[in-house]
Amino acid sequence: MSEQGGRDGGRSGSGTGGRGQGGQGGQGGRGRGTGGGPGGRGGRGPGGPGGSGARGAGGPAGRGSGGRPPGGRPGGPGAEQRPEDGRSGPARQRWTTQRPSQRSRGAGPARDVAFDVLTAVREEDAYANLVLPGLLRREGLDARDAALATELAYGTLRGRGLYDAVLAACLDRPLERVDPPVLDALRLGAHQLLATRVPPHAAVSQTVGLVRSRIGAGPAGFANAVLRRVAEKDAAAWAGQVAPAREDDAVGHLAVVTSHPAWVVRALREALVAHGRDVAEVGDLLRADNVAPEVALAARPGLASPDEVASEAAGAVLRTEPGRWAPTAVRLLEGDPGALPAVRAGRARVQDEGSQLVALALAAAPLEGRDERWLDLCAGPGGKAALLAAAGATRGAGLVAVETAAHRARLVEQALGAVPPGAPPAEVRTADGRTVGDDEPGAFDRVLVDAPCTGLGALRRRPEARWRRTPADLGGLAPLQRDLLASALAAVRVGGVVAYVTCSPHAAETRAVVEDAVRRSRGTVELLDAPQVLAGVAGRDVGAGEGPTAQLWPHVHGTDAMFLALLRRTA
Ligand SMILES: C[S@@+](CC[C@H](N)C(=O)[O-])C[C@H]1O[C@@H](n2cnc3c(N)ncnc32)[C@H](O)[C@@H]1O
Repeated sequence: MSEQGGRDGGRSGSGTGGRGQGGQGGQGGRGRGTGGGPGGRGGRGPGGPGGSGARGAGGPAGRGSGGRPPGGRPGGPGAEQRPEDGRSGPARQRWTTQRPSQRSRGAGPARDVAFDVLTAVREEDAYANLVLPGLLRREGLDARDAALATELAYGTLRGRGLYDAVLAACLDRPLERVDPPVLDALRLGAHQLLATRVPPHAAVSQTVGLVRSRIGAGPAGFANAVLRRVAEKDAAAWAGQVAPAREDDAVGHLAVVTSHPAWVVRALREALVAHGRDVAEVGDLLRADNVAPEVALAARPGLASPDEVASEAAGAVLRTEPGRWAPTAVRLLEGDPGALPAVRAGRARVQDEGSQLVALALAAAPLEGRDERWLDLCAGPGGKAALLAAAGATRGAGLVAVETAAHRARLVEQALGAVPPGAPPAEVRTADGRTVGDDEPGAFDRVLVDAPCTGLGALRRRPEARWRRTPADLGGLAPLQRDLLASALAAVRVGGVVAYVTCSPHAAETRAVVEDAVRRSRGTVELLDAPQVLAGVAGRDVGAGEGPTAQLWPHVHGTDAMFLALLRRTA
C-alpha cells in the first residue's frame, strides 16, 4: 500500500497498525446487512401530528416549496412530506444486496458509495481511505463520480463536528436519538449544503432519495424536513450561530468552526508552542486538516528520476509540478497515479513530501566509516522503507525492514519488490522492533524509527481519525515509542545515526521521547541539527524550526506534520 494511499488517501502507519485492513475486507458493507423486513417504527417526532422532527420546520415541506431567507439560496427539495422520527428501528432494512449500479438511481452512485463509506467507518471502524478505493473500483464509477464520491465521503467525515452542531440546532431532539444511518445521511446532506457547490435543491432531493432507497420512506420525510432547515443558512452563518463566541471560548469556537474535537485543538496549540511557533497559527493549521492533500510521487533513486516520472505523466496527459522540498518528489496535480507505468512497476510511489524528506534526511545525515547496513524498525506499510532501500542500494547499503504486524509486513515486501539492478537484497522481518537492539547490538549504520503515534499531523489524510483518537492516546503510546527508540539506539553502531520520526507534532510523542532518550543515554547519544540536514536534502532552508529537532507543518509546508530528530550514538 502506498503511504498516501491514493488521491486523497492516508498515511496508514500510525497507531494501531492497520486496524483498517478489516474494513477493507468489508468493502463498504454491502451484503452485511441486517436484512429484516420493511417498516421500522414510523413514529412521529415529538412535534406532534404532522411534525417533522425538525425544529421549527413548520412550513410546507412538499416538493419544491422550500425557500430560503433573504439572501439565502433557494430551497425546493424534491421529496415528499412525511413526518418521521428518523429512527429506523431494528427490523428496518438498512442494506440492500444490490450494488449501487443495480439500484435505483435516486441518489446517484457517488452518494451511494459515499454513504457506504460512512457506514463502514461507523460500523466496522474501517478507514475511509482503505474502503473507498475498493468500492470505487468495484462499482465502476467513472472519474467524475469517483471524484464526487471521494469528496462527499471525506468531506462529510472531516466536517462532522460542524455538521453535527448545525443538525443539533435543526432537530427537536438530541442527535443521539437519531438512528445512526439516518444521521450519516443527514451529515452527508449537510456537507453538500454547507461545503460544496451542489445546488441546494439537488443536495436535499438526492440525499432524501438516498434515505428513501437505503433506509425507508419515513426517514426520508424526516431527512427532507431537517435538511431544508439546514439549507436556510450558509456555513458561515451557521457557524456564527452554533459555535461559542471566540472571545468567550477560543478552543470551543475553533473546535466547531474547523470541525475538530476540542482536545485536538488544544493538543495542536500545545504542539505549535512546543515547536516555537505562534499559537495564533492554530486556525490555519486546523483548516489545513480540512483540505485534501496534494498527491506527491516519490521517484525511487536508481529506479526512476523525477523527470522520468513527470514525462510519463505528461504522456498520460496528467499535469505535474516539481516537488517543493524533496529532490525525489513530483507533485501530481490531477489524475490517477495508478495510470503511470512507473507507479505500477514500483519505480515511483505515492508518498507525502514530508515523509520523503525525513527518510532522505536519514540517508543524508553525516556518517564516518562503514555505511552498509540500514534498518527500518517500524516499516509497515513500507513507504519510507521503499525510498530508503532504493537510496541505500545506490550506495551499496542493504536494508532490513522490521514490522510487527504480519499483514503490514507483507505490504512492506510488496513495496520493496522493485529493486535497482545489482542492489543488495532488502530483508523484511515480521518481528517486534523492541527486541532488535538486544538481539543485534551495534549491527546497523543508519536506523529509522517511524514510530506508531496518534497521527495528529496527518489528519487531512485520515478523515475519520480526529473522531477516533482520544486524549489518552497521546500518552498511551509513549512507552512503546520510548522502547522502540531505545532499541534503535542499541541496534546502531557507535558513530551511526538514528532518525526518530512521527506524523504527530505533539511534544509528548516527539521532543519528550527524544529528550528522554538523550538523558537516559548518559552522554552516549548526541542530537544532530536536523533542520540543517533537511536543508542539505532540499537544497534550501526548509523552515522546520531552530533545531536540533525539525518539525514540518501542513499549513506551512503543505506536507504532513512530520517530526524528525537525528541522534548519533557517540559511545
Ligand atoms: C508510523 S507506522 C510506519 C510507517 C512506515 N514507516 C511507512 O513509511 O510506510 C508505524 C508502524 O509500526 C508498526 N509497529 C508498531 N509496534 C511495533 C513494534 N513493536 N515493532 C515493529 N513495528 C511496530 C505498526 O504496525 C506500523 O506499521
